[in-house]
Amino acid sequence: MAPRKKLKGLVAATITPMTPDGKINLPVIRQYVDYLVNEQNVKNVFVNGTTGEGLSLSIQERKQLAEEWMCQGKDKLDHVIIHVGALNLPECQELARHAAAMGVDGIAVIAPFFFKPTNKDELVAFLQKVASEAPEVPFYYYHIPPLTGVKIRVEELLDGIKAQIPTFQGVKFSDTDLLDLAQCIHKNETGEFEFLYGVDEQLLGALALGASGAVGSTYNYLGRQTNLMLQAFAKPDFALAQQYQFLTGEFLNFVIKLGFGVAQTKALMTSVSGIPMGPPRLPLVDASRQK
Ligand SMILES: CC(=O)N[C@@H]([C@@H](O)[C@H](O)[C@H](O)CO)[C@@H](O)CC(=O)C(=O)O
Repeated sequence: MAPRKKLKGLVAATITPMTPDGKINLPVIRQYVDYLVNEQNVKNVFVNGTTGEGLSLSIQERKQLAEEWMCQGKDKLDHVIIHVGALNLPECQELARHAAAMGVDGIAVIAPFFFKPTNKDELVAFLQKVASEAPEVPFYYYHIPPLTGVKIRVEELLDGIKAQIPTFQGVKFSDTDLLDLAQCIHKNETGEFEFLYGVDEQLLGALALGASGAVGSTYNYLGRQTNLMLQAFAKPDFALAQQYQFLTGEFLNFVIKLGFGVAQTKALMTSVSGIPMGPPRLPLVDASRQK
C-alpha cells in the first residue's frame, strides 16, 4: 500500500441531500463541499454513514453519492472516506470495490446487525472479507453499538488485527464507552492506528484520552466552533476548550430533549447553511411533520 496522507482535523459525517419527493439531490453536493470547506473549515468527509442514511439507500444511490463526493471534492477536500457497510457481504464487497476503483482515502464498515457476529472472530472474518476487496485502501471499523447492537469490545478486536486485515487503519468509535476507547489507545503504543471519535458532545473527553480525530454530524454546522476547541486543546488551554465543549453540550442537550436524530440534523443544516437537504427517507420522518 502506498504511503498515505495523514488525516488531520474534523471529519463531517455527510447528510444525503434529497428532493421533496425523496430522490437523491446530487447537484447540491458541489455547494455542500464549498460550504464545508469555506464556512466550516472542514476538509474531510465520511459519506453514506449514519447521518447520510447509508443503510436506507440503494446500492446504486450509494455509488452515485460516493462518485459525486469524489468528483466535487477533488482538489478541495483532503480525505473522502466512504462507508461501505451493509447487511450482506456481497453488497459490502461491491461497494468496497467501487470505492477502491475511485481512489478514495478510506473505507469503513459497520458490523452487520440483523444476523449479528457474536464474537470478535466472527466480526473480524466479516470485515476481512470486505477489506480484502480493496487491498490498497485504508480500512476503518465503524463501531456504533447503540445502533447495531453489536457490543464486541474494540480493544479485543485490535488483537492481531493487522495480520488479518493488513489495510486496517483504525476505528470510527461512536460509543460512550470511554474505558474501551482508552484501552484501545493504550494498546496503540506505536500510534499505527487512528481512533476517530463519534460522540460529538463528548469529544473533549476522548481527546484527553488520546483520540486522533473526530467524525460527526455536528461538524456540518458546528465545524468552525469545534475547530476552535481543537485549537484550544492543542495549545493547551483546557479552560477554553471546556467552554467550547460546554457550548456544544448545551445546544445538544437542548435538542436531544426535543428528540434529535438524522431528520433534525437535515432540517438544522438546511436552515444554517441554506442548502436544501430535503426530507429524510422512511422510516425516518421529516422533522417539521413530526407530531
Ligand atoms: C448516532 C449518531 O448519529 N451519531 C453521530 C454523532 O455525530 C451524533 O449525531 C452527535 O454526537 C449528536 O449526538 C455520528 O457518530 C454518526 C456518524 O458519524 C455517521 O453519520 O456515520
